[in-house]
Amino acid sequence: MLSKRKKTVTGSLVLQRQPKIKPAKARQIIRRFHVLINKRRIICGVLKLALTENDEQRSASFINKELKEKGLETYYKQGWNAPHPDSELEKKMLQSQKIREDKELARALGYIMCEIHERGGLQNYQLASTIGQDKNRGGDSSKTLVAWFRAIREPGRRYRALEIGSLSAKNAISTSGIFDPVVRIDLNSNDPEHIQRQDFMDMSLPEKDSERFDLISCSLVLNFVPTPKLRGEMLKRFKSFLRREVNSAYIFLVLPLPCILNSRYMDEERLFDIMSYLGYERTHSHQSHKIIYLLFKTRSDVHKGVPLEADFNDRGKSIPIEYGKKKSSRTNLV
Ligand SMILES: C[S@@+](CC[C@H](N)C(=O)[O-])C[C@H]1O[C@@H](n2cnc3c(N)ncnc32)[C@H](O)[C@@H]1O
Repeated sequence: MLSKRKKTVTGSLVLQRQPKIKPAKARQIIRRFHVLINKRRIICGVLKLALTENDEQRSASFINKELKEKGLETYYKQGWNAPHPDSELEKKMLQSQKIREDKELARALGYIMCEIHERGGLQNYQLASTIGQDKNRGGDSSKTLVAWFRAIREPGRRYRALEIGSLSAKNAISTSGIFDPVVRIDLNSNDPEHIQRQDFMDMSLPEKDSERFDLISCSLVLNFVPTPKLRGEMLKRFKSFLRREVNSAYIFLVLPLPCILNSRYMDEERLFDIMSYLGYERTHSHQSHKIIYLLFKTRSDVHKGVPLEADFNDRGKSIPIEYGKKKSSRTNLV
């Protein structure tokens, strides 16, 4: 385990100074975590186990319960209790798509879940993700946002911000003085005092404009969402959280460059088509070596104050917005 954690006498965690992880190690941890959750998704699909994609704790208890009901608990425990790394289980996990026997799948699943929950997989992943934000690594994508926002803000106005996938309460969004409040959420908060543990997809919809936001920051999060359908749902959901009784509300979207440069299913034009269909126009864009930064604002020709469903069903049918699906379906979106 990379992270050093101490407990108080009551058992609650005492946050220690964040351990340093070298960038190469951080990349390795992130890659490994993605392998674990991808293989888990495959195995759960075959075993028909309900996986709550965005809630690790719930996934773990569902898996436990359902494997018990299927009589596979013993095999799951064998995998869980196996030494790490275990060459046989490692191979099984990597080739899980070829395995047919439920018992073997349950063992590989136990091995994966133990690494995620018991052996620091999830915790180290969260720590490793913060490395990209380290100032020595030129990180903190929100610096770009703040530089853009300084030029477009109306003097004296207070902007409410929602930061999805927040890793730090000390990044530029939080310290610029432009945004107040900054509501920070993440699936697995590494700082519960300042960052709420909350899946954006389950967050209650605001009922009044005063509860909505002037800005949603979604930096390096969309690429984390596992399926095209869910990525589309996330983009679509932004609208319910953005203020309607102001001239413009904004979305700051940051993606790894390969998501639009090297993808068979997505390019810049298609992303803009989707955003335009959803009612946004791009105001700013910047590409660095590895990342694209985009700022969108709500289009003034899109009427405000209309319920989400009506916005998207105004052609008499619901049109799925699937970010990352085949480009040939582009005509559906414009
Ligand atoms: C790579 S980290 C990025 C973080 C940071 N915003 C940045 O720009 O460096 C992605 C984060 O998004 C979070 N995340 C992914 N899907 C989410 C969701 N549906 N709701 C809240 N957080 C989510 C993950 O837990 C993870 O911490």
